Amino acid sequence: MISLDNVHVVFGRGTPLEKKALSGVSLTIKEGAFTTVIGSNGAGKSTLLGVLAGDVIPVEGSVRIGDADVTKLPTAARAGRVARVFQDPLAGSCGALSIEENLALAHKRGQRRGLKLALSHSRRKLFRERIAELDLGLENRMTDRMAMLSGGQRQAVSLVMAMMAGCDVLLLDEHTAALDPGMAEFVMKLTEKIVGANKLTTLMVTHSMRQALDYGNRTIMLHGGEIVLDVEGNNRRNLDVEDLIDMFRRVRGQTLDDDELLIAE
Ligand SMILES: Nc1ncnc2c1ncn2[C@@H]1O[C@H](COP(=O)(O)OP(=O)(O)OP(=O)(O)O)[C@@H](O)[C@H]1O
Repeated sequence: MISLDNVHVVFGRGTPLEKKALSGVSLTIKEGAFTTVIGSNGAGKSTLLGVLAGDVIPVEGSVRIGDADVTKLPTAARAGRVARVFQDPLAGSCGALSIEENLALAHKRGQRRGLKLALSHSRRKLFRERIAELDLGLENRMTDRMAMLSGGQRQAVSLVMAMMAGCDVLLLDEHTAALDPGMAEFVMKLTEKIVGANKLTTLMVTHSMRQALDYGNRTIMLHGGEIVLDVEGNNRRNLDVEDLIDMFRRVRGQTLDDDELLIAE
């Protein structure tokens, strides 16, 4: 279970550029739930994921993952528990290292033993098997540098890497936004499979209203650093994209006409 209690995040505190990114967010997410997170530009979505990943520390409030209070725990101390995949396929892996070296690094994240040991024969075999499951033929390119892969291939490998460290919370920050529609769908299906098979508690930020409703079992909408909508179960199943946009208008009392970042499909 994840729980945030009255979380406030302020960037540039005490400076002329001070910005409140989260304003008293309280949220409880059941273990194994898949929550989609939507909201307009600057709403606080990435900040919310940052608070869970540990690279943003709240100025007030508490964050719990499972039994542990992780509010002030740095990112490295959450490795093995929390994994994150970013929008930029270049962000989550090292382009200069091979596929298997990236997997070895992910596998050893948060542990002390070196890369050499991680690339033993049995590890190589394990990595190859995991990559073969993607069905992209990458198991025959294990020594290719990550930089040689397409964006979609890198995101698929990033998901495998996220699992390598044995996480139970998966944070997806618009991880399909930079991909072509076909590859985005492939990565989403893969995401669903990995999340289901590993019973991961997942938060996925997306600008696609369609994706927000098609995947997962709960949707929250942020605006101005606050949760303005939280739907699940039948309430969510009965929604379509238009309802979601209408609901946003109603809750916030404003139009979305000029908000190009809220994409319907
Ligand atoms: N490191 C930072 N320093 C200063 N301000 C920041 C920082 N990170 C985020 N912000 C500000 O905090 C607010 C929330 O940002 P955040 O990135 O969480 O929004 P978002 O909902 O993910 O937006 P987008 O959809 O555009 O990615 C924004 O006003 C943003 O400019």
